[in-house]
Amino acid sequence: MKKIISGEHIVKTFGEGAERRRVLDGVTVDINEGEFVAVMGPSGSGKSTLLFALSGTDNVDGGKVVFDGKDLSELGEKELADMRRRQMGFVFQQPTLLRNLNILDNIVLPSMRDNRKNAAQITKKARMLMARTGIAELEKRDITQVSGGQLQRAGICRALMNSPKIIFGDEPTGALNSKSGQEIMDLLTEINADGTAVMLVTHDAQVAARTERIVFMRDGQIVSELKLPRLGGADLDGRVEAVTEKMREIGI
Ligand SMILES: Nc1ncnc2c1ncn2[C@@H]1O[C@H](COP(=O)(O)OP(=O)(O)OP(=O)(O)O)[C@@H](O)[C@H]1O
Repeated sequence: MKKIISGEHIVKTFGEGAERRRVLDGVTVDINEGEFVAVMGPSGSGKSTLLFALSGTDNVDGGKVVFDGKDLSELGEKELADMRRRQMGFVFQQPTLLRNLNILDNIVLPSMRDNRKNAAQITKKARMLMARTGIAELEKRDITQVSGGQLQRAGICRALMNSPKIIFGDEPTGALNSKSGQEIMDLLTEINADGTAVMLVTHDAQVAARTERIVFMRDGQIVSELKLPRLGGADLDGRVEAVTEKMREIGI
């Protein structure tokens, strides 16, 4: 299996003087191409910080992150920004879409900024993704005129515009009701089945149970891992049970 990300002994500190804290305390973790990984752990254990470190959103204070063979600390600001834009997609709890643009314009905006000449192709791709994610009829709607689940689908379309190698999701279902949350997970599972790696931070055992590897954090360190077979449709309940059992075991 080829690694897409390799994090080696990552250290991240916040604060100064007596307040200084190691939020990531020597984390070593790899993500393979096409893998589906969840990160779980108590609040404040460093899950989001790890996601930001692995995606080059934040720099690290020790150790290194290698993405697609490149040490992120050796890239210039522009190179890093290009790599993030071209190869990574981001889905957050609340998609950061602009209020004065409709759904379609929000989805195409980052790609248009990148490459205005291909406007027709970009719009075609956005429409294809919107059809695939079930929001084709909403393209002219303002972002205040759609549901939370539909908004998250739009966020996923935007994240997929550049056909990234990996989608990073920080609690992508956290703001949704359980039905919409499940639909979003169905979508991410499909995207992963097509070969895109997915790394999710989640508190939800139902979400984590759909992935194939769960990394458990505590106090800035990885304390355990759970591997599951790739989800083949059946026995989600058994998987959720395995995740909750593990959470109990390590006291989350
Ligand atoms: N920019 C920052 N400045 C100072 N402290 C920070 C910063 N970002 C995160 N922290 C601190 O680092 C610790 C880990 O934060 P992080 O958001 O990674 O935790 P988490 O496991 O994702 O938590 P949650 O599940 O609550 O989202 C927390 O104590 C947090 O307050």
